[in-house]
Parts: sequence; structure tokens; C-alpha cells
Amino acid sequence: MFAGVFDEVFVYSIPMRLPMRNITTREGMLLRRRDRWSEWSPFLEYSDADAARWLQASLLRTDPEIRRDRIPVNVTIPVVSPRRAADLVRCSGCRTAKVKVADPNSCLEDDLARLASVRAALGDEGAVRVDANGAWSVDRAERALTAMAAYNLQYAEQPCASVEELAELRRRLRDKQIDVPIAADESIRRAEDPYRVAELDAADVIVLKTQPLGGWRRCVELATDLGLPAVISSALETSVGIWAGLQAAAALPSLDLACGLNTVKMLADDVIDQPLIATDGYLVLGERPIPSPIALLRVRADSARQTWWRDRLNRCLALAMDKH
Ligand SMILES: O=C(O)CCC(=O)C1=CC=C[C@@H](O)[C@@H]1C(=O)O
Ligand SMILES: [Mg+2]
Repeated sequence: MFAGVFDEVFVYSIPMRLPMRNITTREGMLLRRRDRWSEWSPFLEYSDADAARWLQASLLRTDPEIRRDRIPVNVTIPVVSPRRAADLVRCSGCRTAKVKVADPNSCLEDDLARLASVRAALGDEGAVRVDANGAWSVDRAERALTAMAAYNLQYAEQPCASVEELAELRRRLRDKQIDVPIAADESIRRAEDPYRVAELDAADVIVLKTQPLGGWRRCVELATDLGLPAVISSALETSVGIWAGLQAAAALPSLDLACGLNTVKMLADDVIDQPLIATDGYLVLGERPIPSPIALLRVRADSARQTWWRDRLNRCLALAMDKH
């Protein structure tokens, strides 16, 4: 079926240099429609309905108006030792760091030690944010963020799972005069109704992931409608997917915060010759990337995974075309 929509499809499999979300190998597809390559890489456990929404991003035929081409980005710090975390900050050249916290295999003390090390490596001028991926209850989030506030957080991303909990936590922190703004990530990209974040006054910042939301147009629409500062963040893509994130960041009505798009380094390989890795904390939106044939030879998935992804694409394309 995809033969009528895409002119070429490619399945990649790339080990993660720095595992995140328990992912040790990243898999996905590169899809070509005429001269436009895009990436489709919904996480393996996602349902076809979720994965079909990611595919909308590959079906867009137009480009946005570009308002800026230099995009500030953060370094992403997975659950690593404090020392490794400081090294990652120093090597990145970024002035903003996002620290993953609340991992089931580590405790609050580990998170605080990693955070302290990141803050020391960045200095007082840098910005530090944390991301709990919705792992905390409101009580645990309140305790953790009260302790973490000592490191002057720019914001806490998705501290609790539901929008109601985010709103409750935000109220409690405000009452205690703990100055840690709240950012919504999963409450935007996986929610039935992302507008509830604004209706319930549940966040100060929204995190927009281009591919999961179905492309740049939806990101611009949500940033405009919700009227909150927005951050464009990656879904751990190759440079082809990251370029689409940069394009969305370039099109936002305003951009005051660093974006989470500096993740190509977390992969052990890439699909273009000059990977989109930040210099001095910025990525620049250049021409739409074209995968390099030599790189593709290195990252081609085996035939069982090819079949799995092609079948998934056919199923999800049928769903996505229904809504298109
Ligand atoms: O935002 C960043 O700095 C990088 C991207 C990132 O953290 C994520 C990408 C994809 C899935 C997630 O677990 C994670 C996130 O929750 O934001
Ligand atoms: Mg997040």
C-alpha cells in the first residue's frame, strides 16, 4: 500500500550510545516522497493509533514560514553518574541542561547528586531543567522539587502523569513559594485533549515533540492557541527527524527557551554525513537533509525488522489516510 504514497522507504537500526527510556537500539523508517525525506520512528510499544499520528508528520506537503534559523538547544543528561553527567555538560557546549530524574532504578539522593554535578559544571548562569516523565505522585513531586529547588530549576517537565496532578502540584508549590515552573510533555503529546493543560492552569511551559504531534503545523497551532512558552523536543530521532524539529522551532511564533533537539549524539551512528549536533549550544536550520547512501549501508536493519516495520507502516498508513 505505501508504494502509492512513498517513493522509497528505508528501515534503520542504530544502537544508542547513551540508553534512554530503556531503549538500547533505536529503530525507525526514513520515507521519501518526491524529493522530501522524513522520519517515522514511533517507539516500538506504541499502538497503531499512536503511531499513525506520528505518520501525519511524513504526509505534510508544505513548509512553514521561517522566523529564525539559529535554534538554542539543551544537552540531555540521562540517568548516569554525577561525573559522567558533568562531562556530558562540558562536552556539549550548551548553556541549558535537561536532567532525567525519577528513574525506577535510582533514588532521590542519586537525582540530587546528578543535579548538583550538572549545576556545578554549568555554573550559575546556565539553565537546568529536570524531566520525571510523569513518574511521581503529587506528594513525591512536591518533596523532590522542594529539594531540587536549591539548584534553581528553569522548570520541571511532566513531574506527574495527569493534568489534574500537574495543576494540583503547581498550586502546592505556589502556596509554599517554591519557584519551580511546570512543563507539560506527555500531557500534550499523548493526551486526548492537549488544551486541558491551559484550561486547568496546569503548566507554565509546553513541550512539543514534532513527530509524535504529527508535524510542524500542529506544533505551531498548539503554541499559538495555548499561549504558553514552547520548547520543541526530539523523539530520539536521526538527523532527518531532528531537522523536522528544527523546522518547527524555526516556525514558532516565539522561542525563548532552549529546545531538546541535541540528541543525535546519543545514537552511535546517523544517516547523513554531517549529523545535526550543536555547536556552542545552537543548531542551525539548513537545507532539508538527504540520507547518505554510505551511512544507510551501515545502519540498515535486518530482514525480520524490515518486514515488521513495513507491515506497521501499511497498517498505520491506512489509519493516517483516513484522518488526512
Ligand atoms: O528533550 C530533550 O532534551 C531530549 C528528548 C527527550 O528527553 C525525550 C525524547 C523522547 C522520549 C522521552 O523519554 C524524552 C522526554 O520525555 O522528553
Ligand atoms: Mg519529557
